[in-house]
Amino acid sequence: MESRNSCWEKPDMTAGHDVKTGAMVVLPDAEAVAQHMAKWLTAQALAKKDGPFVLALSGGSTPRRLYQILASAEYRDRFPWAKTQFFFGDERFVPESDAASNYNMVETEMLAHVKVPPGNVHPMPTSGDPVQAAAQYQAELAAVYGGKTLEPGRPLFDVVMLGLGDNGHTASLFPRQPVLEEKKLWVSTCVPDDAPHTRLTLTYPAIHSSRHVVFMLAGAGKHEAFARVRAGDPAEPASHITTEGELIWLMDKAAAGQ
Ligand SMILES: O=C1O[C@H](COP(=O)(O)O)[C@@H](O)[C@H](O)[C@H]1O
Repeated sequence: MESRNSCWEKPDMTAGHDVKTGAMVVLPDAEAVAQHMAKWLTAQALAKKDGPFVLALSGGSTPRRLYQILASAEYRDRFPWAKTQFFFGDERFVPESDAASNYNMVETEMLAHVKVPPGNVHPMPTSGDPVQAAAQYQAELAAVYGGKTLEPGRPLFDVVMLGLGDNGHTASLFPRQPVLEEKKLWVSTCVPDDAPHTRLTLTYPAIHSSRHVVFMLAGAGKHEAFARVRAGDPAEPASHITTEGELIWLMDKAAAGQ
């Protein structure tokens, strides 16, 4: 993030589990979180010199305001849209026109309003067989990565954006699901037992292959799940997120429990 000033503190991530110690940024409210992320993301994208800026977007309600800000007059002409490859961290297996579609939300709030080359936008396929769709998306990622095997030191993503569901899921890595054991595939299916829709999701190894992972949290509704992850609860999928780069928790005071 911008600087390690007073809004930064080292998180108290309990040792002995798989959460890599990251940076924790606590801001007054959800608007400040979205504004901070817009500024930081734009700076990261502009700073990328060698090759495309590869971004995995999150869905759900939390990043909606961020996408509106990036499409606003302040950022529309500053963000390097043509240099950025937009992937999705997860998707509900519904048509793109469905209100539950993460792509639909991002398209409506941001992509429809900016000059992004159509070939730079990579929605997860959501028709036919979900397993084949996951394989198809992995091939699309591999084409941009320039290889079918993830190499340590050569991250797939510049930034992976993540949210945190009230039940502890992140991307579409839901508690108790087989996808949590996936060690090879980059993209897999997940059929949650406590949420609607079959999902496609990036797996732990794909998320790990990143320069930055940023969790964005806002609202008191996130606090219990965050507290469990912070305490290292191994049942929380977000507790096992790692990156070969920098892990950042960006949240408002309510989510932090302050
Ligand atoms: O189902 C999903 O939920 C998470 C969290 O969403 P939020 O609405 O609680 O912010 C989101 O990160 C993910 O992309 C989405 O598919």
